[in-house]
Amino acid sequence: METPIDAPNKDEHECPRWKKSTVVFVLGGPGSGKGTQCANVVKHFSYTHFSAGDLLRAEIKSGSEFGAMIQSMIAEGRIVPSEITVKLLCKAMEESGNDKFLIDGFPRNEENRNVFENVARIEPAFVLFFDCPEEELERRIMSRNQGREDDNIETIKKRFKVFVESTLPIISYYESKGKLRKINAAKSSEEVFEAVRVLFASET
Ligand SMILES: Nc1ncnc2c1ncn2[C@@H]1O[C@H](COP(=O)(O)OP(=O)(O)O)[C@@H](O)[C@H]1O
Ligand SMILES: Nc1ccn([C@@H]2O[C@H](COP(=O)(O)OP(=O)(O)O)[C@@H](O)[C@H]2O)c(=O)n1
Ligand SMILES: [Mg+2]
Repeated sequence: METPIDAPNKDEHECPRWKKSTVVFVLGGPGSGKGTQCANVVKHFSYTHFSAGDLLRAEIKSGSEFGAMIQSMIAEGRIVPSEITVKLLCKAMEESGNDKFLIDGFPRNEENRNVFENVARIEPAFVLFFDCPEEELERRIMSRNQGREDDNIETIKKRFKVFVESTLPIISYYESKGKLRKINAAKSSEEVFEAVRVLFASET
C-alpha cells in the first residue's frame, strides 16, 4: 500500500529542485484524447507523462485519508482541492528522475494553476489544447469502457459544464500569454498525432 499523502502544508510540499524542468500542460475537454496522445508522445520524445486524473484515482485506491473525498468529487465531476493534486504531481515528478513532463488534465481551474505556480514554481514551456466538439467528446467517453464511474451521461454533462466554466478561462489565459498550441482533435487518432508530432519536433 502506498503511503497516504499528508495534510496539505505549503512549506512541506514545495518542490524547488524541479525549477529547471520542462513542463507541458495538456488540456482539452473530457474524452478529447489527452491520455491517448500523451501515450504517443512518450514513445517518440523523452517526456514522462502524468495524468492528474490517474494520480487521483491511484490515491483513492491507495487507502489515502482523502480517498473518500476525492472519490465523491470525481463522481460528481468536480475539481479536487488543488493542494492534493499538486502534491501528487510533485511527488510523481520527484520520483520519476526525469526533467521533462507532460501533465495531462491539469490545470483545470484557476486554483490549480495558482497552487502549481506557487508550489512547483514552474511555468509551462507551452500548453497543448485538444479542441473537439462536445457531441464527439460524448461519443468517445460513452464508448471508452474503462470502468470509470464518472463516464456516465449524467456526470459527463457536469464535466462539460466544469470544462466550459473553469478550464476554458485557463486556456484563454495561456493563449493571451502566447503559450497555447491548439490542435484540432476531431480527427482520427493518427491524424491528431501527426499534428502533435510536428509540434513537439519544432518546440523541443
Ligand atoms: N482521435 C480519436 N478519435 C476517436 N476516438 C479517440 C481518439 N482519441 C482517443 N479516442 C478514444 O476516445 C476515448 C477518450 O480518449 P482519452 O485519451 O481517454 O481522452 P481524455 O484523456 O482526453 O479523456 C478513448 O476510448 C480513446 O480510445
Ligand atoms: N486537475 C484535475 C484533474 C482531474 N480531476 C478530477 O478527475 C476527474 C477525471 O479527470 P481525467 O483527467 O482523468 O478525465 P478525462 O478528461 O481524461 O476524461 C475530473 O472530472 C475531476 O473530478 C481533478 O479534480 N483535478
Ligand atoms: Mg484522460
